[in-house]
Amino acid sequence: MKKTVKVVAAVIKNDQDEILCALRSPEMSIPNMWEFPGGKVEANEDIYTAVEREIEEELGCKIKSNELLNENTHEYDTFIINLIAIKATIVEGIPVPSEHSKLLWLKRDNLDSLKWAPADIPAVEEVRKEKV
Ligand SMILES: Nc1nc2c([nH]c(=O)n2[C@H]2C[C@H](O)[C@@H](COP(=O)(O)OP(=O)(O)OP(=O)(O)O)O2)c(=O)[nH]1
Repeated sequence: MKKTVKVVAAVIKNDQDEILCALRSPEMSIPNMWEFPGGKVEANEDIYTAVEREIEEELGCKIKSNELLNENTHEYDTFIINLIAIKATIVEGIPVPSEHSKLLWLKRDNLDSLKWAPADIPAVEEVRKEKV
């Protein structure tokens, strides 16, 4: 039976109304695909704490997680992901990639120009539909 992993991802918006996109490196699982940065939720951790922790670990900045944007379950070849996308803003520091190959701030209308991890497609659609 495939394992189900619970993953939180931050949809971070800046003052120019751009969204932070992160390119998974060739060494990561689901390589060379774009995602909203984040990671696995630990046992007994709430999703908002998890996403703030993951961003600090991966990008070295502090975010404030706001409301839930989208939740999607997607079946990959080797596991099932429960991807929880949470809206956030940066409250301290600048995001610097440590594991990702690249970070990119994109206008929401340009989001579909990237090759997204398949599990992220519903969240990307949700962001594109949003006006504010
Ligand atoms: N972070 C993140 N992972 C995603 C997204 N979409 C998607 O399919 N994934 C997949 C890729 C990975 O297989 C898994 C998350 O694992 P990860 O490697 O980023 O998380 P982690 O840092 O907690 O994992 P680990 O290396 O400590 O095991 O979910 C997304 O938007 N953000």
